[in-house]
Amino acid sequence: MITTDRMAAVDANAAALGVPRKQLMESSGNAVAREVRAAADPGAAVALVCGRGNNGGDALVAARFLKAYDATVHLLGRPETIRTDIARENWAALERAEIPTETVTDSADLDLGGTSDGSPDVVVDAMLGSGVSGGLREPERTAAEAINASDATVVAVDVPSGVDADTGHPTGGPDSVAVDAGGDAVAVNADRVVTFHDEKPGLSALDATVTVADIGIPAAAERYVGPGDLLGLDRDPDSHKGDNGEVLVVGGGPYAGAPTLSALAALRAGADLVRVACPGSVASEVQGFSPNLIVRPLPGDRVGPSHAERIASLAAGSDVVVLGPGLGDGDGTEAFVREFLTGYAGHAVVDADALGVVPEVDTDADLICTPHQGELVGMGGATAADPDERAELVREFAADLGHALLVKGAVDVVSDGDDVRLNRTGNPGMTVGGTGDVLAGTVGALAAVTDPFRAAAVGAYAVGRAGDAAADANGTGLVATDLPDRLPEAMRNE
Ligand SMILES: NC(=O)C1=CN([C@@H]2O[C@H](COP(=O)(O)OP(=O)(O)OC[C@H]3O[C@@H](n4cnc5c(N)ncnc54)[C@H](O)[C@@H]3O)[C@@H](O)[C@H]2O)[C@H](O)CC1
Ligand SMILES: [K+]
Repeated sequence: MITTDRMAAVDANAAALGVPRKQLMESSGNAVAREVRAAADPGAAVALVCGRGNNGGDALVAARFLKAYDATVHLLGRPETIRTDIARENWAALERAEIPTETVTDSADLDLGGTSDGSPDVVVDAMLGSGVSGGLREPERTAAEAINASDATVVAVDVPSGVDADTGHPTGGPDSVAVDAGGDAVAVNADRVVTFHDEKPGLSALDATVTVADIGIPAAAERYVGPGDLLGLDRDPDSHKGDNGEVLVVGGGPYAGAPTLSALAALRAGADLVRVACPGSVASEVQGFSPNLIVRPLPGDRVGPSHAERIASLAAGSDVVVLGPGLGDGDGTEAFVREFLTGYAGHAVVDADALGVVPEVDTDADLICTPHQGELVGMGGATAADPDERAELVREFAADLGHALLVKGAVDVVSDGDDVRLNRTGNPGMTVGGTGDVLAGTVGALAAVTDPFRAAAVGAYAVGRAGDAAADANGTGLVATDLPDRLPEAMRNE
């Protein structure tokens, strides 16, 4: 089962793996033609009704695979307005090949052709797929009514046009009825749906036979975090200060650099406001690193249980707490972490010396734990040499803990106890001190704007990519301070 958003991510990841969308479209079109063959014998009249996006493009490809049929392509709109290069290229290929095409500029003129009673044997609905938004507009709306009125077997490409693949409801439910002055939502009523790669949540609710076609998306496009996972994290242009994340880093004492690296990474990963709660003994040192940081000094030279209340109140004003960088393993550290987490019910990234407390603490918080393999074992988890076996062990341990895990390694493993994702960005130069602090801060910033699993997966990917860029510049001489400034580039979804 795959949602529309996840499908878009996987599709982009496939392209990054060297399987471009045009190649996938060729497979999709082939699968559509196969579905038509299953619905009608050679010689049957087939009307392919195509929109101007890639859903239409799939049917433009299918037309080339239907030589044994009396097939006609109906393009809704002028060819110059086809929206994607790959669909346009497939349209041009049809024209040059002299495959019958027709452009429909007014859908009232749509003539599906076919037998004497006015219906073809098969209509392929390739008007709109996953790119639909809102209720059907013209010319698709009238065309959908014409398709529904015909006696043909209707084969929908990917999803019946006007149906939300995630819910099975017509697009433009309550929200867009207001926009759509035409009134009730209209959607194609399909007999068969040929959908791609995986089942979609909304299709099982339909009264249609659903076929899932493998279009050649490699399993790695789902298994490994890729540039597609960065999609949809863009800022709302109307957002205000704080809307894009307020992060509280709690750490420092024996170290001043670690909490600073986390905080700077959180800022570069997109957080609006980053506060650092650290012992007064290192507060001015932390502040001295950057005027972008808001430092909240705590009395003394170590974070301890006496600070739990103050930190709880700072945490209440933040979206995410990053707990651990540079805290050290002094006497009071564990007691503080235990006391804080017991009373906390928000989101937190837990790293370094704070990790040991997680398995035994009773908390309502949603945690993302970022251990390396040694720390994982210290927490009671297990590891293995084989990556698949390791991934399953991490998943089981995350399920036991009830928290998300990001287990660092040459290949990082991320799990929320349910899904597992692997990350293979990064390089051996990143074993240098401080990169873990950068990762914790990055994941913290992301956890303010997306779910814990995705925050961990994208954080690992982005920091690894920043590390790869730093290694290009500095080789194995890279240092952790090379990473934060490279995060914005690493988080571009290309
Ligand atoms: N890996 C894959 O997922 C692949 C999918 N393929 C097919 O591509 C479509 C999605 O294509 P896309 O171009 O993103 O969108 P659509 O064709 O669904 O829509 C395009 C276009 O339509 C306009 N539009 C949006 N909403 C409405 C509306 N309510 N009324 C009228 N017009 C509307 C808008 O301008 C959009 O840009 C997917 O379903 C698959 O069929 C490829 O085969 C590659 C692999
Ligand atoms: K469709």
